[in-house]
Amino acid sequence: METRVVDHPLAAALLTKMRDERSDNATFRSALRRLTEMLIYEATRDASIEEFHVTTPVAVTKGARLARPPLLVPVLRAGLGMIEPASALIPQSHVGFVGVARDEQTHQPVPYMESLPADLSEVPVYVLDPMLATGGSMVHTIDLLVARGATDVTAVCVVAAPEGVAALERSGHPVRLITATVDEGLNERAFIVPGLGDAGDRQFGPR
Ligand SMILES: O=P(O)(O)OC[C@H]1O[C@H](OP(=O)(O)OP(=O)(O)O)[C@H](O)[C@@H]1O
Ligand SMILES: O=c1cc[nH]c(=O)[nH]1
Ligand SMILES: [Mg+2]
Repeated sequence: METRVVDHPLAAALLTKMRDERSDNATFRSALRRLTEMLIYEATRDASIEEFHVTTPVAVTKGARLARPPLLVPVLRAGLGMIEPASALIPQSHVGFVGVARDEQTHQPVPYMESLPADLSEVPVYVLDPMLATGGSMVHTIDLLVARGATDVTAVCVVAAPEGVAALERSGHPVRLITATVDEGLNERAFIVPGLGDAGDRQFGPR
């Protein structure tokens, strides 16, 4: 599985803002929005394009657009904060939704919602979730996508744990990972260390 870490000074500064426990909800959401733009920029670097003619005020020249409009899939709740910047960068994208909440005792994903197109066989899919911890929530989401025929899936995360990267690899699914960092690992509560805490709570408050 390909894992690409977006290693850029501006991304590192935004990640630091998100990690800082003093950042309030609004500051956290704002940094996530801007960092998501960078992650999506990298995630779409190899996307196929189609060329067409465009007329400038001076001449006709070659233009380009994405050959296949993608589906963006935020994993609720925390992925919601990544939707607006991702869809602003890819205005022709569609959006599907998956809701999963981790059980705090077992750390297993508990699905509560899905709203996805039936056929994803020709569709590049970008799954948006800031946190890849045990990987359970992401693997569940990709299970749903693969069951609908998806073969081109990119997980777009802010912080990944090595355990989550290994879980994605073990899943055998056709997925690649774009992340701003791969952190040290998980603690006894399956939180990422050093991480940034609970990405859902830090955007929206406790549930
Ligand atoms: O890799 P995992 O061990 O499955 O953990 C990662 C999941 O945990 C967080 O969601 P959470 O369950 O806290 O729900 P929330 O977004 O509603 O806060 C996060 O946004 C991921 O979806
Ligand atoms: O560190 C973690 C782990 C799971 N979910 C989060 O939001 N943060
Ligand atoms: Mg949470």
